[in-house]
Amino acid sequence: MRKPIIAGNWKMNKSLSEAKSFAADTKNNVPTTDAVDSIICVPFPFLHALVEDTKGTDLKIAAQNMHFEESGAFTGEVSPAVLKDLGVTYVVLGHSERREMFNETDESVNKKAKAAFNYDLTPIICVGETLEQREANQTMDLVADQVTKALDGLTEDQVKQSVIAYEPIWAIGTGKTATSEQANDVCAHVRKTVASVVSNDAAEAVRIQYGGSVKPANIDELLQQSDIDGALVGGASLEADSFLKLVEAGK
Ligand SMILES: O=C[C@H](O)COP(=O)(O)O
Repeated sequence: MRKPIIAGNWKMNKSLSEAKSFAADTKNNVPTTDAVDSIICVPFPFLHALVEDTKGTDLKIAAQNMHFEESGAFTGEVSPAVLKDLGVTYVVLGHSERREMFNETDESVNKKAKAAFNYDLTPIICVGETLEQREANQTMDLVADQVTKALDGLTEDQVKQSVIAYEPIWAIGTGKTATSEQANDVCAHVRKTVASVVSNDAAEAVRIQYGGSVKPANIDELLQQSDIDGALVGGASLEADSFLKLVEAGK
């Protein structure tokens, strides 16, 4: 049985005081980590304060990106070593916004996934197709290719610990959710891909999230699907009440 994992991705939103107030309102009200992993993925400048504010609670703090090198001349970047040192536990890799606007590639996502494990960070690896690709019936091939490239060279154990987020780009921030059946079909294909490139055991263990206009009103139906183990949520994770409803649904 895979443990549900609900992650709120704040993207480039909130001030530090808003972030701290969100953490204060939610950290003691999320389900225990025995039942659900409850995570917020926050901008880099908030990581230190929020890790400190949530210590000893079941609310975990994630970064939204990182570099794959440990240190060096990479102006403006943040290393996995720094994330580990800060007490961060998860990192989002290859979000479509980073692929589209910041030159993230399958190759850099793969390097980052390997680096994450070198620093005990759990990667949340994002994959998903554009509307044009869906309409051209390329979704399954594209997603399988993204998954295969992201996981290349990881050990079976590392793949078992990984989280893969399937986010159809056309459903992000648009209010258009994939139907739960459409979402599950692609998540099942992701799992089948993991079985074929790694192993059946890895496919059984890997957790697969759906992302794209998830909200309290539709999360139950999505989580009832056979291959959806959680959600990566943007807009509906920004308010404490809404985030708490989402993590409750994971129970
Ligand atoms: O990382 C989260 C996704 O991009 C989904 O965003 P959304 O829930 O605002 O559609």
